[in-house]
Amino acid sequence: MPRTHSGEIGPLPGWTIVVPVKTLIAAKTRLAAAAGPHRGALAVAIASDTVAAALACPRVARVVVVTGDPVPARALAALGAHVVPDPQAGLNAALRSGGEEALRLAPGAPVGALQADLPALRPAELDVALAAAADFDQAFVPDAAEVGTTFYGVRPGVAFRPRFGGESRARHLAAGAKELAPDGIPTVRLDVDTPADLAQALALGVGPHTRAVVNTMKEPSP
Ligand SMILES: Nc1nc2c(ncn2[C@@H]2O[C@H](COP(=O)(O)OP(=O)(O)OP(=O)(O)O)[C@@H](O)[C@H]2O)c(=O)[nH]1
Ligand SMILES: C=C(OP(=O)(O)O)C(=O)O
Repeated sequence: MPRTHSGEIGPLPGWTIVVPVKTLIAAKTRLAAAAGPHRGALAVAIASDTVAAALACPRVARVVVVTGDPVPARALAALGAHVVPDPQAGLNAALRSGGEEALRLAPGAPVGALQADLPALRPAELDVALAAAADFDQAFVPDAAEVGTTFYGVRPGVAFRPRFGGESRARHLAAGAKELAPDGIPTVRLDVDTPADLAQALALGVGPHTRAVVNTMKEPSP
C-alpha cells in the first residue's frame, strides 16, 4: 500500500519516483580516472544512496528503477525499489518507460524523475522539493550548476514528459515547467559527475554506500 500523509487538503497519494540507472560499463565516465577499478562499484553505491534516501522520504510511496544492468538491478531491488528493464533508447525513453510503469502501479499518484547520482541526498530535502512540486502541473529542480536538472515531476493526470540530458534546465523551462530552487535543498541539487562534484558531496555528507567505496578508493594499492 502506498504511504499517505495528511495535508491541508487531506490525505494525498505518495509520489512514484522513477530513477534511471545506466549500464555500468558506460556509467560515470567522468569519474573514471579518479575511481579507477572502483568505477562500477562507485556508480552502484551512488545510485544506492540516492534510492535509499528517496525511499526514506515521507512523500515517496515507491521508487521505480529503470536499468538494463543486472548488478545495480539486484542492489537496488534489495533496497526496496521496483526494477524494470531499460528500453535501450536513451535516458528520456528510459524515464518515459518508468513513467508508464508508475501509472500502472499507482494511476492516481504524482510521478517524478530523479537522477541516480545524488549521493548526499537527504530525505527531508527531497520532501521539501516534492511538497513544492505538488502545486504545479510540471515542476523541476535545476542542478547546482543551473545547467541541468536533478528532478522533474508532474501532478496526477498530467503527461510525464522529462527532457533530461545536457542543458536540460533550459528545456524544462521552455516546456513550461515551474523551476523550484528554494534555499535549503543543496543535496537535491548536487549531482555528482566529476571529481570536484564528488568532493562537494563528501563535504555535504554522502550516504553509507558511497562512503564505503570512497574509503576503498583511498586505500593504498598493495
Ligand atoms: N536507464 C538509463 N539511465 C541512463 C541512461 N543514460 C543516462 N542514465 C542515467 O541518467 C543520469 C545522468 O546520466 P549521465 O550524467 O548522462 O551519465 P553518468 O553515468 O552519470 O555520467 P557520465 O558517464 O560521466 O556522463 C544517471 O542517473 C544515469 O545513470 C540510459 O540510457 N538509461
Ligand atoms: C542528464 C543530465 O545531467 P548530467 O549529464 O549532468 O548528469 C541533466 O541534467 O539533464
